[in-house]
Amino acid sequence: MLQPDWKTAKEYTDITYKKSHNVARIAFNRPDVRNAFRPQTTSELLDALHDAQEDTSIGVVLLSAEGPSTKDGVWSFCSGGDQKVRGHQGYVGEDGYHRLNILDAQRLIRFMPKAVICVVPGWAVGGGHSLHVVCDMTLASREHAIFKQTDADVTSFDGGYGSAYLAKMVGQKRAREIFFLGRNYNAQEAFEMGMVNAVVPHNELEQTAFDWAQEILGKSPTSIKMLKFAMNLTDDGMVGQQVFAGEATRLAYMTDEAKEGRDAFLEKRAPNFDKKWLP
Ligand SMILES: CC(C)(COP(=O)(O)OP(=O)(O)OC[C@H]1O[C@@H](n2cnc3c(N)ncnc32)[C@H](O)[C@@H]1OP(=O)(O)O)[C@@H](O)C(=O)NCCC(=O)NCCSC(=O)c1cc(O)c2ccccc2c1O
Repeated sequence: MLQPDWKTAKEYTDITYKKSHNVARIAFNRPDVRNAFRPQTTSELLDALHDAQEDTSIGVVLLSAEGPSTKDGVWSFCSGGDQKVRGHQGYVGEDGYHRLNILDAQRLIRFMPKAVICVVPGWAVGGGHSLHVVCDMTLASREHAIFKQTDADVTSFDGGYGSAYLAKMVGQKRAREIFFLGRNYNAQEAFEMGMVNAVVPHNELEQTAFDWAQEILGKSPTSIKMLKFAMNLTDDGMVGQQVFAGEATRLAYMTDEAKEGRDAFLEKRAPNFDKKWLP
């Protein structure tokens, strides 16, 4: 079994960001507040996600969390927006602006041409729950993972992937129960509902995520990307079509036909397309 040899890719305050063997690991690092995100956290998360997307050596991203809490030993993935910095229009950072830009992070995860695996070592709550929903796959700690939606307790509502996409995953009745009742679900219950891929012993969670990443890395990068975008397409409307079609355009650019079209323009002549109209 290949062991990760994590090397810090960039130093941050609210997250850790490491790479090993073509895998990027981004982890929330505020375990004493159940890894709640404040604008600083979200800004760092966006920066790391951008880097992972741009780095052509990276094929899989693990979204995980450090822990446990130094105060009480409790494990968390993420407890959503930091309520202590919530202003009247959003979460307030040091620049004084009110932001809801965790939604930007959701979109980066969703549209990234690489697999993103959510690694849930403990609480996944509110906006943290929504993050796990939008990831391509979720692995959960058998002993410590707890899934919970508190949006309706704090007058918040993730009206996109966190709820509507969740309903596609677990069914309408279950999704409404998750949001309307805000109960706790353990890893096994979440697995049975269809929102978790595997329930893993806590001390094997990170290695399992790394193993799954290595398995994915053995596959065709083009296939993984096109499959992800194909599965997104029907739920993402015109943007889904745009993302999928963008990659189809890239494949078309790689043909001799496309090179002839470009060259003919640059050489100011009519293109001489090889007229192969495939059946
Ligand atoms: C997560 C919990 C269920 C854990 O309960 P537990 O009893 O184990 O722990 P404590 O409650 O004692 O917490 C320990 C410690 O952490 C602090 N803390 C925990 N969560 C947060 C938080 N979200 N913000 C700030 N601080 C938090 C807590 O205060 C304690 O600190 P001490 O100093 O007292 O030791 C439970 O903690 C819990 O229910 N947490 C709140 C969960 C929540 O409501 N999250 C916000 C949901 S809304 C959201 O996340 C959200 C954000 C967005 O940006 C959106 C944008 C656009 C659309 C929707 C969005 C959205 O829904």
